[in-house]
Amino acid sequence: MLRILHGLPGLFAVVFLATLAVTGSILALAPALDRAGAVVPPAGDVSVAQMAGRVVSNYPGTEQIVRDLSGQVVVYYSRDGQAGANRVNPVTGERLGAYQPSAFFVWIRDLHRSFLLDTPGRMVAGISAALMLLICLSGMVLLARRSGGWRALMRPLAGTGSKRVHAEIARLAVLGLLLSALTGSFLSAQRFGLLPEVSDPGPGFPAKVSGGQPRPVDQLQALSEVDLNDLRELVFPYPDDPQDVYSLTTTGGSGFVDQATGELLQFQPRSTGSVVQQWIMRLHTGEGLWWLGLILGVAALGVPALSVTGAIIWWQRRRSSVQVQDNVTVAEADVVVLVGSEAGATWGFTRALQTELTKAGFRVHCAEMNALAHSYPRAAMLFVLTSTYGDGDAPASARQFMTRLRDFRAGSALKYAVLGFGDRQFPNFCQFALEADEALAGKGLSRIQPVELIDRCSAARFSEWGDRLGTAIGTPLSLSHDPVPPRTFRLELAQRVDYGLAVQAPTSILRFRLADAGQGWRSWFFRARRHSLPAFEAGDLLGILPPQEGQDARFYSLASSASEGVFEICVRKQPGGLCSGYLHGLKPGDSVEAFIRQNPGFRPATGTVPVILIGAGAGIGPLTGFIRKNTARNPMYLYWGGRSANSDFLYQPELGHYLKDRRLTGLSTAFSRSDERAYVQDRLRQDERALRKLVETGAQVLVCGGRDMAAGVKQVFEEILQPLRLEVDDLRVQGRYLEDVY
Ligand SMILES: Cc1cc2nc3c(=O)[nH]c(=O)nc-3n(C[C@H](O)[C@H](O)[C@H](O)COP(=O)(O)O)c2cc1C
Repeated sequence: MLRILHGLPGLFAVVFLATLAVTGSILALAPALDRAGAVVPPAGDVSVAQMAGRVVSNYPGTEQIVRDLSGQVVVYYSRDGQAGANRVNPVTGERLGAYQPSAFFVWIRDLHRSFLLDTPGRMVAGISAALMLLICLSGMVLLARRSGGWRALMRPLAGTGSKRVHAEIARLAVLGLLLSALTGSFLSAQRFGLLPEVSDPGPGFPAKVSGGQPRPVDQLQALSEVDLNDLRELVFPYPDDPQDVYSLTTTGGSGFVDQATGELLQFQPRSTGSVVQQWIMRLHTGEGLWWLGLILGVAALGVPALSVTGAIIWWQRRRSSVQVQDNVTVAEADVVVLVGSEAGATWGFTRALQTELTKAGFRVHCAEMNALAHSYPRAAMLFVLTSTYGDGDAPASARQFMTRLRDFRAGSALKYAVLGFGDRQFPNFCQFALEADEALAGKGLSRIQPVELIDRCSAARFSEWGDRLGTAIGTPLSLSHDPVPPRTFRLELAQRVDYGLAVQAPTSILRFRLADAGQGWRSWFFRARRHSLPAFEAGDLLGILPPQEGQDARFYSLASSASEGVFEICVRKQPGGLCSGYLHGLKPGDSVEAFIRQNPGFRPATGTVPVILIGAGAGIGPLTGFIRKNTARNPMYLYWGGRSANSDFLYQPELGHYLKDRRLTGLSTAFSRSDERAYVQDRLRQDERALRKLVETGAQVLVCGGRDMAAGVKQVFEEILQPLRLEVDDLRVQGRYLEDVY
C-alpha cells in the first residue's frame, strides 16, 4: 500500500513535479544573486533617517524607498515629470543601477506558480505540491524500512543499481523537498481559500498631524531610531502638503511619521499570525535566507533524478513481479497467502493454491512475505509458503518478515498453516519455514494443520498437502503443480587447474564453454546462441547433472559471468562425492549436462560501499569472480583460508594481479596446515577494529564456503558488531550480510 502511495502520484505528476522542481531550483538562485548584489551594513551602523537623507540628496524627487529581505534597496523617484526606479547603495545613497526585475526570473516564477496557465495552472501546481508532500512522507517511511529503522536512516546503504541511487538521492534531498512541499501546499491552500490567510489591516491614518514646517528627513527622530536592516518600506509625503505624513513599514510593524515633529504616530506592531505567514513565505522562497534558498534549490534538482530512477524501479518491479491473477486487496481478502521465494519456484505452487481457493469461492490475497500487512481485517486463514536459502536463512522476499511480524496485529479468528520448500541436501532443511511457523504460533495464532516440508519441489507431496488441507478447512482442494524442469545445455571442459593434492584437499578450477561452439561461422552461431542462455553473474549457480540416471543435480557457485563467455567453477573433491568425483575425472574436451540457477541474493552491492569477502577452500570461486568484475575499483577486502600456501592457494596468481591493479584492496590469508596453523576466523579477529570501522561506514559482508567456517565467521562478527550494538541479523535484514554456504 505504502509503495503504491509513493509510486502512483509520482508517476502521474512526474512532468508537473519535474517542472516545479527545475523552476524552483532556478528561482532559489534569486535570493543568493540579490544578496550578492546588495550592500548590507552591519546592524546598528546606519539608521533609516541617515540612509533616507543620503538617498534624497541624490534623488530630490524620492517618493518611496523599499528594502527587500535580501538587503537590496530600491528608490522610486520622479524627475522632470518622469518616474524612475534605481537600486542604490544605502550607505552612500548613490546609484548602483537601474531597477529592472529580470524578465527571465519573472517568466520562471509564472511557470512555477501556474505553469503559465493562470488559475487552472495554479490549481495543478497546488495539487502537485500536495502530491510531493505525500511522496516525501511515504518515501521517508519506505527509506526507514529499507535502512532498518528511523535511527538507521543516515547509515550507509547497501543495495544496487537504480534502487540504491534513488535511495541515496532521496536521503540527501528529502528534508529540503519536504519543506518546499509543505510550505507550497500551505500557500496554495490559502490561495484557494482552503486555509485562512493572515494579513494585518494596517494602522488608520492619524487623526492629528502637527502640520508644521517639514524637517529634512535625516533629522526625523522616529526614523533615526529604526535600523536600516529593519526597514521594509518608507513612503514619502506629497511635496508641499504639510498635513501628509511618512508611512513606515518595518519588520516589526507599520505606522506614520510626522514630517515636522518626527514623531511616530499610530504604530501598529505586526501580529503573530502575519509573522508566521511571512516565515512560511520565506521558507518557501528562501527570500532573505539565501543559504536556505540554495539548499532548497539543490534538493529540488534531485527531483528529475528521483523521477527517472523511480520510473526505472517501477518498471523493473513490474517486469519481475509475479503476476497473480484475481488477486484481491488486503481489506477484501478472506484468505491470505504469503510467499517466501528467492528464485521463484515457490510462486508456481502459490498460483496453484490460489487458483483452487478462488475456485472454491474464497477471496484470496497473495503477496510476498516482506509485504506482511499490519493486519488482515476480514481474513480467517493465512497460508505461508516459503523456501529456505543460504544456510537455513530467509529467501529474499521474506527477509523482513520477522521484523514486520513484531507489529502484526492478528485477529483472534485468524488461523494459519505453513508449507516449507527446501532441499534435503542442505543440513538446515526448510529451516526458515520452521522458524516462520514457530514465530506465528508465538504471536498467538493457532494452526489449521502442522507445518509440512516439501523436498525438491515434489509435486506429489504438494498434492498430498492440498488433500490434507482441504479436509482441515472442509473444502476439497485438488492441488497440482509440476515445476518445469530447467532447460539444460552441454558444456565442454576447456581448461582445468588443479590444487591441493599434497594436503589431501584436491580442488580444481574448471572452465567450461558451450559444447560445439566450434570455430569460424560455427563459433559465431553458437556465440549468438549463448545469448539465449539465461544471463548469469558470478555467484549464480551452475547445476550439473551427474551421469548416473535418476541422480539429482548438484549446484556449484559460478566464478564467471555470461559476458566472459566461460562457465568457471571451483570444485573440491569430496570423499565419496558422486558429482565432485565425476567432475574431477573430466579431461579437457569432455562434456557435461548443466543448467543455470540464478542466485540474486548473493551479489556484492554496487556503489562505493566497501565489500568484505570471506571464504575458505573452494568458496573462493564466486568471491574471485566479484573481484574480477570490480573494475570500478571500489574497496574490496578478501579474507580466505586454505590448508597450505604451497599446495591449495587457489587463484594465487590472479589475486596478486588484482591487488596490483587495485581491483582488490586488501588480501588476508590463513593456512591451517602450515606453521601458522590459522583459520580465516583468526584473521578476522586480528583485524577486528578495522572491520568494525568498515561496517560503520556501511560495508557489506559476503561469506562463501563450508557451513562450519560460516558459523565460525558469524560468531566472530557477532563479537565485532557488539560495540556497535548491532547483530549479524541486523545486517542481514539490510542485505549487508550474505552467505552462500554448502
Ligand atoms: C544457494 C542455495 C541455498 C539453499 N539453502 C537451503 C537450505 O539451507 N535449506 C533448504 O532446505 N533448502 C535450501 N535450498 C533449496 C531451496 O530452498 C529450494 O531449491 C527451493 O525450492 C527454492 O525455492 P524458490 O525458487 O522459491 O526460492 C537452497 C538452494 C540454494 C540454491
